[in-house]
Amino acid sequence: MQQNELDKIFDECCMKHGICSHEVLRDRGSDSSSNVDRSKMMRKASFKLSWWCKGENGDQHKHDIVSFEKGNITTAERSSKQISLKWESDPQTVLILTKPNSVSVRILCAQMVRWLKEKKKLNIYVEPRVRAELLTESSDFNYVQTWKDDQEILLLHTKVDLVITLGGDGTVLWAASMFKGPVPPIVPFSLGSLGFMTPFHSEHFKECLDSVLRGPVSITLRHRLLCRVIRDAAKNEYETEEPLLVLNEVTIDRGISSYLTNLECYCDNSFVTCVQGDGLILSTTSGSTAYSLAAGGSMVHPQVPGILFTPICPHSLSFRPLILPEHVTLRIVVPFNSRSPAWASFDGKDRKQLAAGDALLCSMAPCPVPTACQVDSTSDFLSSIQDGLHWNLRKTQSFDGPRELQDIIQI
Ligand SMILES: NC(=O)c1ccc[n+]([C@@H]2O[C@H](COP(=O)([O-])OP(=O)(O)OC[C@H]3O[C@@H](n4cnc5c(N)ncnc54)[C@H](O)[C@@H]3O)[C@@H](O)[C@H]2O)c1
Ligand SMILES: Nc1ncnc2c1ncn2[C@@H]1O[C@H](COP(=O)(O)OP(=O)(O)OP(=O)(O)O)[C@@H](O)[C@H]1O
Repeated sequence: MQQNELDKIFDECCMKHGICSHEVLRDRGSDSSSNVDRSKMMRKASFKLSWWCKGENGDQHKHDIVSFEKGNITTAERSSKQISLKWESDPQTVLILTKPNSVSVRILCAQMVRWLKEKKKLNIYVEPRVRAELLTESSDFNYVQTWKDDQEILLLHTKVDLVITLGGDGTVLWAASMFKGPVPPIVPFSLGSLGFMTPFHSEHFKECLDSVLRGPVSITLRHRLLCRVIRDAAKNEYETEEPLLVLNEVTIDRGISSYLTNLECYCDNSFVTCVQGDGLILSTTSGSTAYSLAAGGSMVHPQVPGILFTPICPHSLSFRPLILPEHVTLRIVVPFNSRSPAWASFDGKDRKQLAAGDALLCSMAPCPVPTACQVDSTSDFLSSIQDGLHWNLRKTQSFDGPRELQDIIQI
């Protein structure tokens, strides 16, 4: 396709309704690990996201704005709507990410790769470890592509139309962490013990993938938090380390110290509180069913845009968890008079020490993680808390006593 044709598609589509993805790249790089003809143009599939709700024309994207027309304040109806992804061109390239050290995942991965290549004619990327495992099984897997270094990982989002995860929630977190910017749609298959973010069953992978590749598919847009550590915050506000993105939460805790944490918390420029206890969890709504839940935070539908502020074992009787709006920036400071440093960890990994004077800034990240739904965002969320946590499971009360006279007359 010529560049001017592509520009035309972009102008006609992307600038109008919905959120579109149109990207084309010419990749002439030589890759010794693949026998695919790399001189041919690799074209990223385009898709369109729109809001829909039952009984409505789903093609229209309604902007999430508050209207102040003629002195009346109204809000666009958006909370009842589900996001739907429609492919505008066929997906061509999938990335399969797998939990390590699992025989069942390894077997399933080989079956899936074969099926996607032979029946769906797709280009397939896997991690270098997985490619090596597949080649040990059979040299037929030579067509499977991979990358050599971190620089190539940074470009994956320009090549991959769809990411498939085989594992538990940890594998979805792993997949999200590979994309520092835009994230392709993720289809998470459940091969773990809990699986809050993994609604697809691996036994039916062919039917599931058939349906996702055909589209339309319901999507949960999972918000992420952007976290920046500022060293010696009072001295140099702008000298920050590489920012980190989290899909579940950032935790600031006392680490191995036996002292209480002493964390000064600010929301934009307002002082919130001082956390004296084991620590603090700043969680996304997707993470609300993970560590934050264990620390007494509320469970929140993943599509609700907000930041959960959940203390861990606060040494106070009145410290209840909060949920703050999406637009705020939180600033957690270890004061100079703190008895010990604090430790920040990001989705349970990448532990960093925060010395007295250091701060952590946290705000909503611009690029969410789109995960495909089995049914829709709400049904999947409710199924996960019911099946995963047995939420509010209780034997139903029975009644076998004498009825009131009125009930008997009505019958
Ligand atoms: N006390 C706790 O509950 C506790 C303590 C530490 C870490 N964690 C959680 O573990 C996460 C890291 O997960 P991992 O798989 O890499 O480590 P892991 O292998 O230690 O598993 C942690 C457990 O948390 C579950 N989990 C992860 N994300 C979830 C989510 N969004 N909703 C519901 N459950 C979820 C996983 O299914 C798994 O059962 C952290 O982000 C943190 O939320 C929880
Ligand atoms: N592709 C990967 N490469 C390296 N580590 C990974 C990868 N995928 C997952 N992990 C790590 O492996 C661990 C286990 O993964 P995961 O949570 O998906 O499986 P699980 O523990 O069996 O599931 P569950 O937690 O639901 O029982 C996690 O700590 C995760 O970060």
